[in-house]
Amino acid sequence: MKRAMIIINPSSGKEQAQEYVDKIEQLLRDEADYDVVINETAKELDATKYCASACADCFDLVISVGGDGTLHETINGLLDQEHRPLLGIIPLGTVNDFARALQIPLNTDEAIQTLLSPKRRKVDMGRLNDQLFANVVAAGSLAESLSSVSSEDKSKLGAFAYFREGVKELFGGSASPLTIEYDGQTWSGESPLFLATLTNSVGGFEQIAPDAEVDDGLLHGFIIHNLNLLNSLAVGTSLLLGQLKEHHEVTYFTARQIAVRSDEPVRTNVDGEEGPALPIEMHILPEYVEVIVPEDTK
Ligand SMILES: Nc1ncnc2c1ncn2[C@@H]1O[C@H](COP(=O)(O)OP(=O)(O)OP(=O)(O)O)[C@@H](O)[C@H]1O
Repeated sequence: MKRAMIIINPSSGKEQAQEYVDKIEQLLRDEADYDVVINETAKELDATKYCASACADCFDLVISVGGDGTLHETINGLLDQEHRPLLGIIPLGTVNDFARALQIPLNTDEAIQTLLSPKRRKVDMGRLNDQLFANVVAAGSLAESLSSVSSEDKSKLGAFAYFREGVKELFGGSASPLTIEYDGQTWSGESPLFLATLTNSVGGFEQIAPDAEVDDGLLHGFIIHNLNLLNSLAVGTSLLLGQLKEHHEVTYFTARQIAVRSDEPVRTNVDGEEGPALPIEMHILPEYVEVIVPEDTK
């Protein structure tokens, strides 16, 4: 019999996670013939531990039920594993960038039905130092402010909370000296924010990197230059309209490998959670994880 592990963060989103687990279990048992194990997370890194155990025990399917934080921790259980189970995603967070990028419905009941889809997509992961990321790495003072958005604010305001924090920081105008090396090229200068994204959706805005495909084998880099107030507004608009890479205060590139360092202490944000301080190195792991996607996606 096939075996599935549900990894659920009971505190995710609007705290409705538990009520969906019975539905998922029933669906997988009755309509897909799975033996189902349920693991609730209680603290940081539990999802990584559970997913790693599913790999070691050769489970067929792992389902992450929670926000981007839970998904990030779940995929990290796949790192360096010989057997990597199929991944199912039930987005219960406020932003859900990875689900957006894969066109997994944000409506929970619809997302649950998607688990029966026969369609799979092999998607890229990024490796940053000793961890995986599914979506985005941000470095710079703006990245630090994104990490400081409270859970309360996220639940109340969703993606807008991130944007508000970001704009607040840009208006403050603080920038850090960054050196960014990508596939043999180097950029050096002052920047409030560097983004390396795998997917089109960042912070709930699906148009930040419209060219980024989950399986294009590339990291998409955006270096935001020093900004004054007017530029900030223009970048904000570009960000909403999907023209960020064309903005004259933005350097855009694609690469397989990126290293970022600074002479000053600069923190990062990885998949929406606080990440390591610079220096960092990242590279792409093409088609690293196979994910269940809706049948009607391309
Ligand atoms: N039982 C728990 N109670 C509180 N926090 C938990 C629990 N289990 C896991 N966590 C932590 O909660 C963090 C945030 O989870 P997650 O991102 O899934 O939810 P969210 O904050 O509602 O979603 P989003 O990040 O999209 O707003 C995870 O990084 C994880 O370490």
